[in-house]
Amino acid sequence: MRLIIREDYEEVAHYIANYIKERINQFQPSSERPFVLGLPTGSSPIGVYKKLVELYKSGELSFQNVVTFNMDEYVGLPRDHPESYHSFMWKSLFMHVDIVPENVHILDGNAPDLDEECKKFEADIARVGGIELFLGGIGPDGHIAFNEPGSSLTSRTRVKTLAYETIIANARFFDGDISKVPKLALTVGVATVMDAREVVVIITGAHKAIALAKCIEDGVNHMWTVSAIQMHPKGLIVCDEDATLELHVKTVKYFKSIEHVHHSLIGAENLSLQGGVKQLRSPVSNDRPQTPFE
Ligand SMILES: N[C@@H]1[C@@H](O)[C@H](O)[C@@H](COP(=O)(O)O)O[C@@H]1O
Repeated sequence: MRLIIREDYEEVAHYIANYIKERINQFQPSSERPFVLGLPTGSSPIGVYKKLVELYKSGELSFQNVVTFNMDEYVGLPRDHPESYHSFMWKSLFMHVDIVPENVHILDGNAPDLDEECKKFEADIARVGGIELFLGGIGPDGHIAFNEPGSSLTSRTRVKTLAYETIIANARFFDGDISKVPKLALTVGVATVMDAREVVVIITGAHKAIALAKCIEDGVNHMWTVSAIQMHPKGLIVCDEDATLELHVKTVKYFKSIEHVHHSLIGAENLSLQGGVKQLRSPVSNDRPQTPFE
């Protein structure tokens, strides 16, 4: 697993947006072989989406052959409610880029049979060959998607009761009124996320510092479901300085030094601005492209 530390939220967003752009462009998606991208909601990815829109507008990125799957959706909230994840995704990203609407997959929290809806979602992911890159955010309690503490690390897409802490955290989107926050959601499981060929998690802010420490310094634990990333062959966490507040100084220095050594090995010309990633050839083997810090 790699940890990339950037100064603040803006720089984190910049890094991740460039990273996604590079991944999509390297993949050279086509209609027969689209790039399959998993996406989150919440305040964490807003900066990333803003920059992805800029990259689209400057002609550096197209979503024409990108298929998306969103992590979760509230149950019972009308699709056109301003706080539904459908509304959020269209407002924040989809309506500003050239994505084909049929390529967007967001769970329907008003489906007549919610279990069936979850099964269909998993089947849809399998049908397109799995997710290439799953971008995620976390809650202050370390949940990924709506996989609240205690969720099975082998969980798949399902109906989930929200933790009280999550309801409180999300009340800010519902006039601060806890009673207005839906109490159920449909969510991909931890295993659904970890099945992706690459997992990238955004963690910013001091309020997520404990979760980051639990996620990377302690063991894999269902009480901090994002810690499952430790078992992923290609996991990347991008955080800001504030989120490192609970990490050991040694941990922070360790991950920063890896990035530093890597930069010195490959030379600045191989890195795009702010640590964006280009495919690199391994000095020892030419058989596959390599990315920094793998
Ligand atoms: N289901 C979402 C998560 O996917 C998201 O990561 C989390 C954090 O939100 P924020 O990024 O606003 O802190 O909120 C909700 O619980």
